[in-house]
Amino acid sequence: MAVALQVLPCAVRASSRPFSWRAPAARLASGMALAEHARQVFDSAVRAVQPGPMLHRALALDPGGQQLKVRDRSFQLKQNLYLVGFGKAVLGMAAAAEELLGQHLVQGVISVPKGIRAAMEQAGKQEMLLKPHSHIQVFEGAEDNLPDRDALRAALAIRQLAEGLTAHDLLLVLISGGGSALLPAPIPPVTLEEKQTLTKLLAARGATIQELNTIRKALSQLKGGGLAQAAYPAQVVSLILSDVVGDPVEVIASGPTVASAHNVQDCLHILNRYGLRAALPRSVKTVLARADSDPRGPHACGHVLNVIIGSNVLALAEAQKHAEALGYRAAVLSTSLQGDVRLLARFYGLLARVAAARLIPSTTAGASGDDEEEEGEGRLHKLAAELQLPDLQLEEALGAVMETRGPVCLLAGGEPTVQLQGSGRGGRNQELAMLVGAELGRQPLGPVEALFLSGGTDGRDGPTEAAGAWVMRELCSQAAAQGLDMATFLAHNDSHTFFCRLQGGSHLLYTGMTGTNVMDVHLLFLRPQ
Ligand SMILES: Nc1ncnc2c1ncn2[C@@H]1O[C@H](COP(=O)(O)OP(=O)(O)OP(=O)(O)O)[C@@H](O)[C@H]1O
Ligand SMILES: O=C(O)[C@H](O)CO
Repeated sequence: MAVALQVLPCAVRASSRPFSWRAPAARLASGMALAEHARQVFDSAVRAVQPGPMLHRALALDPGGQQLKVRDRSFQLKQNLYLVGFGKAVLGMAAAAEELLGQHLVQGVISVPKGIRAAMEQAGKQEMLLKPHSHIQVFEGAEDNLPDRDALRAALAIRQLAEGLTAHDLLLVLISGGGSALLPAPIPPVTLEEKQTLTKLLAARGATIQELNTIRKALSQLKGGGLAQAAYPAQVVSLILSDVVGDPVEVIASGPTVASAHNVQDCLHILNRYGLRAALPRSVKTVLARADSDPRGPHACGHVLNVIIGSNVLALAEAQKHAEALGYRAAVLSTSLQGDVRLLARFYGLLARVAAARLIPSTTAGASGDDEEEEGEGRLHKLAAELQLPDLQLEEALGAVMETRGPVCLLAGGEPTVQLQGSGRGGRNQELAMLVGAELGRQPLGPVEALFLSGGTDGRDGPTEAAGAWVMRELCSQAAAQGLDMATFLAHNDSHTFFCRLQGGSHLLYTGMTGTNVMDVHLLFLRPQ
C-alpha cells in the first residue's frame, strides 16, 4: 500500500505568527496567554540548536591556522581540506565551516532540502548562507523528505568528490537529520523509485528510524560506512547533529561514516515484521542475497572520527530556562520520547490529570478523591513503563509540581511514530496534538488551565508546511462547535486539514524551515485558574 498524500487546500493561514510578540519576557506567567508562552518557549528551544554556533564549539584552529583540533585530535591543514554534507541543518553548518576554514577549503558539495536557501534569505538569516563565490556546491532536493533525482545527483557528486581524495587530504563530513533522504545512492539494480517506495511503506507501517535505516543501509552505496570507504585513504572527520534518540552515530542519516553492524538476517526480520518480505522487488532480493555472500563484511572505518556536536538536550535545557524566566516551574521529563502517538497521548492526558491533582489537591479531596488520584497515578506509571523511556524523570517532575502549586511547564523531546491508515494530510506532531487535546478534555483537571504543544524543530511536520500544533482542554468542544468530527480526521491521518479548519488555522505552529533538526519538542503547560 503506497501512502497517497492528498493535498488539501489549507484554510487561510491565520497568521504566520499566531500570537502577539509585544509582551516582554519578564512578565509573570499569570499575566499572559498560555499559547503565547508556548510559542516563545518552543522558539527558544530551536534558537539553542542553531547549526553555526554548535559547529564553532566543536572545532578549534590553532593561532597559526595550520592545525585543526577536533576533540583530542589534531589535523594538519595545508590546502587539503574537502567538505561534503547532507541534512536539514547542513547549510548553516557548511556556512560556519566555510567561515572558519575557508582558506584551506579546496572543494565542497552539500545536499540540503529544497527551498532552504530562499527560506533563509527571506528570514534574514545571513549566517546560514554560503559566501557569494563559495567553493561549496549546493544541491537542493528531497522535497517532503523523500529521496528524489536531485538528491541522487547530489549523492553522486559527493561520491565522486570522496573517491578522488588521497592520503594527504582531510574530508570534513557534515551530517544532520534528514540526511538519509538527501543522500540516496541505491546499489544497482535497485532503482531510486524502488527504494523510495520501500522507505515510504516501512514509515507508513510505523517502522522505527532504527529499522528504516537498517534497510536503507543495506541498499545503499554510501550509507552504513560506504562514504567513509569511498574517501579512503583520506582522513575523515564527521560532525553530526543528532536527530535520533540516544545519538547513535550508526543510525543518524544512516551512518555513512560508520561501519554497519547489521547483516542481511536483520533486514529480513524487519521486512517480515512489517509484512513486506513477500512482495519485495527482485532487485532488492538480488542486493540482499549478494550482501549475504560478501566475504569482505562491513566497511572498515578506522580512518574516521565521528563526533556528535549537538542534540535535543541543548534545546530542552534552553527551553526549560526560558519557561522559568516566564514564571513557570519547569522540568524536563525526557529527551528520548519514542512510541506510538496514541499511547503517548494517553500518557500526556494522565500526566495532566495527576499533575493537576497535585497542583490543586482540594479538587479531589476526600476518600473517593484520594482513590481516584491513586488510580490515576497507578495508570500513569503503568503507561510510562509500557513506553520504555530510558531517561524518564516522572517522579522528579511531579515532585516539582507538588512543591510549586503555581504554573508549571513540563517539557519533553523525541520522535514518536504514527501508523498511517488513511490518505489524509498531517504529521506526527499535529496528530499527537489532536490526540492529547482529546485526552485533556476527558480528564478531570479541576480549575486548571492546560495547553499542549508539539512541534518539529526542523519546522516541517510530515509533508506539511506547519511545524506542529497546540491545543487546550477545550479542543473537542471547539471542534464540535464548528461541526468538525475529530474521530473522522484521525481515522484518515488528516490532522493538518483538521487544524487548518479549526478556528481559521490559529492552532497551527508555523516557523518556516528553521535550518536545524533535533527531533520534536513537546510542552505541557498547567496553570491553576
Ligand atoms: N498524514 C500523516 N499524518 C501523520 N503522520 C504522517 C502523515 N504523513 C506522514 N506522516 C509521518 O511523518 C513522518 C515524516 O515526517 P518528517 O518528514 O517531518 O520526517 P522526520 O522524521 O522529521 O525526518 P528526518 O528525521 O529524516 O528529518 C513519518 O514518520 C510519517 O509517518
Ligand atoms: O536522515 C535520517 O535518517 C533521519 O533523519 C535520522 O537521522
